[in-house]
Amino acid sequence: MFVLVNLKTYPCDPVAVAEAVRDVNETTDARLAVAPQAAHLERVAETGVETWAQHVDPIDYGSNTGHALAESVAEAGAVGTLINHSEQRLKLADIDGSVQAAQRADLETVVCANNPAQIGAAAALGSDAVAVEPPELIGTGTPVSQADPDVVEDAVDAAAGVDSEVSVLCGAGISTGDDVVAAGELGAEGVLLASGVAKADDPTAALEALVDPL
Ligand SMILES: O=C[C@H](O)COP(=O)(O)O
Repeated sequence: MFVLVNLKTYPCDPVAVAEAVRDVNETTDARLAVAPQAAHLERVAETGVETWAQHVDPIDYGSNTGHALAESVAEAGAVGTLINHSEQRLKLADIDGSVQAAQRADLETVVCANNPAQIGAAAALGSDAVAVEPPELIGTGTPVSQADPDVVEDAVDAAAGVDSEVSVLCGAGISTGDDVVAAGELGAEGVLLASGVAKADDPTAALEALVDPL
């Protein structure tokens, strides 16, 4: 299972969480990575943890003030990027452009989507993976695998119907090892989570509990 920890803009210590992710990654067969804010990418990557960006824009070098250039994200140490997170939504054409920008910079891609219908569209854009996240469950602590398991199974079917090479992650409310196991049983190859680790008093303990049953 791929466990991608998104730090969003939570007021956690990104380096401390990155070190926790790095260390717990050494103890498990699961693949763990962390997605800090853009301003923290370099410091996080220096810990040796697998580092992802939270977003890249559909742009190339040039006149693009305030945008996230895929090449700069990669130079800062990111090896992958989220695209179209529910909190950073893009138009379809811009999702496509961001996927192409990420691929130009050799970044792995996870395109997020709200529901299985959008997952089908996202899977058609050539990303490495897609992540289904019902927005209403984000940050609730109620896992999508429990509250709406059909969403995960339907997303897996939708992605497979378009491109069997695209793996499917699920996210929203995932905070325990049981949640990760349930996601896997529904066909997801990974989970995207945030508050369960970024807001935990002890991120290492939270991560250990997440991967313990895997
Ligand atoms: O990127 C992560 C997702 O939005 C899930 O967030 P959450 O784990 O706080 O529900």
